[in-house]
Amino acid sequence: MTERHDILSLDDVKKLVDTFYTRVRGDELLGPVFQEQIQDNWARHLDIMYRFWQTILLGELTYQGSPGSKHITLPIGEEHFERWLSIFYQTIDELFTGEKAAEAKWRAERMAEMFHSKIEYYKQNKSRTIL
Ligand code: HEM
Repeated sequence: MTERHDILSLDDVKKLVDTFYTRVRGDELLGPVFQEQIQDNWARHLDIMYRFWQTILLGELTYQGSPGSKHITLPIGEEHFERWLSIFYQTIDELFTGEKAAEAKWRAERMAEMFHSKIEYYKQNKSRTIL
C-alpha cells in the first residue's frame, strides 16, 4: 500500500471525489436517491464536486453555487446523512491523512448538519416560503 499523505492537489481531490461517489452509488440506501436525481449526468455532478472541494480545500476558487437549495427537497433524513458521513470519513481515512483531510471531514459534518436542519424545517413548514 502506498503511504497516505494530505489532500494537496487537484488530482488528490479527484481521487477523493471519485472513490467516494463510486461507493455512494453502490450503497443500498444512498445509491437510489442519487440515481433518481442525477440520472445520466454523473460526469457533470463529479465535475461540480471536484470544483467544490478544490475551492474549500485548496483555496482555488473554481466553485460557485448554493448547495443548500439543491438538497432542501430531497427525500432524505438522519439515516441518510449518517450513512453519507460514514462513507465520507472512511474514504478520507483510507486515502489521506493530515490537516486538509481533517478539514474535509469537519466541513462535511457542518454542512450535513445545516442541510439536515433545513430539510427538517422544510418538511414541517411545507406550506410556507422560506427562501
Ligand atoms: C444524504 C446526504 C446527501 C444527499 C442524498 C445528497 C444529494 C445530492 C444531489 C442529488 C445533488 C445534485 C443536485 C442537482 O444537481 O440537482 C447534490 C449536490 C451537491 N451536494 Fe449533496 N447530498 C448529500 C449530502 C451532502 C453533503 C454533506 C455535502 C457537503 C459536503 C454536499 C454537497 C453538495 C454540493 C456542493 C453539491 C453541488 C451543488 C451545486 O450544483 O452547486 N451534499 N447532492
